[in-house]
Amino acid sequence: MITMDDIIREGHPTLREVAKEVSLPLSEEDIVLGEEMMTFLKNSQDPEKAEELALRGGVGLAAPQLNISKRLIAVHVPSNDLENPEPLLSTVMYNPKILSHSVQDVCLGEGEGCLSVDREVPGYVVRHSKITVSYYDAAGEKQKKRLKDYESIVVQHEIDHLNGIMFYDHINEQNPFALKDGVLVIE
Ligand SMILES: OCN(O)CCCc1ccccc1
Ligand code: NI
Repeated sequence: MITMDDIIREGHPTLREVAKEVSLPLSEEDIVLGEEMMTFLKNSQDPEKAEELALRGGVGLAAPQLNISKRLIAVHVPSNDLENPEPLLSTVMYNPKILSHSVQDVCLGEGEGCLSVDREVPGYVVRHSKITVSYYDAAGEKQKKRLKDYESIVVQHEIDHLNGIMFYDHINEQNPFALKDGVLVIE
């Protein structure tokens, strides 16, 4: 079972590598890895489990964060509506690829964090508002999803990890809260 001890932290060279594509058909090893990454996310969002296992809450995880330089990510974005507890997005993505994106950019008003970064790094992380992403699912089926806002931000954060990019690489060093015209701030 994955715990925080398995997550490498900034400074580890693997976080700056470009990860390798996963070979298809998916190996049992890669399928199990995806399942374990999803279980970690669900545990990290469960108050009891998170406390018991000392997990930081996470909505996404990329294999390089486990020192596994492969192009696979897991995302589990919980619902923000008590009426409808279905998660907004919950999937493992193998070889995800952003096919297209909006001209419109967004950022989270509260900035971003990362399970591989044990410090606050304030500032706006400007990303595409909408993306169309293709990927292979755990059944080896090719999928295509159009994502917007928070889900889009999370998937972009994870795909960045596959390319050796950390969220703070996007923050304006001179003025971390500088915003170009038209960038939407999501609170
Ligand atoms: O790479 C996963 N991760 O470090 C956990 C946090 C993910 C995340 C946090 C804020 C905005 C988008 C994504
Ligand atoms: Ni991260």
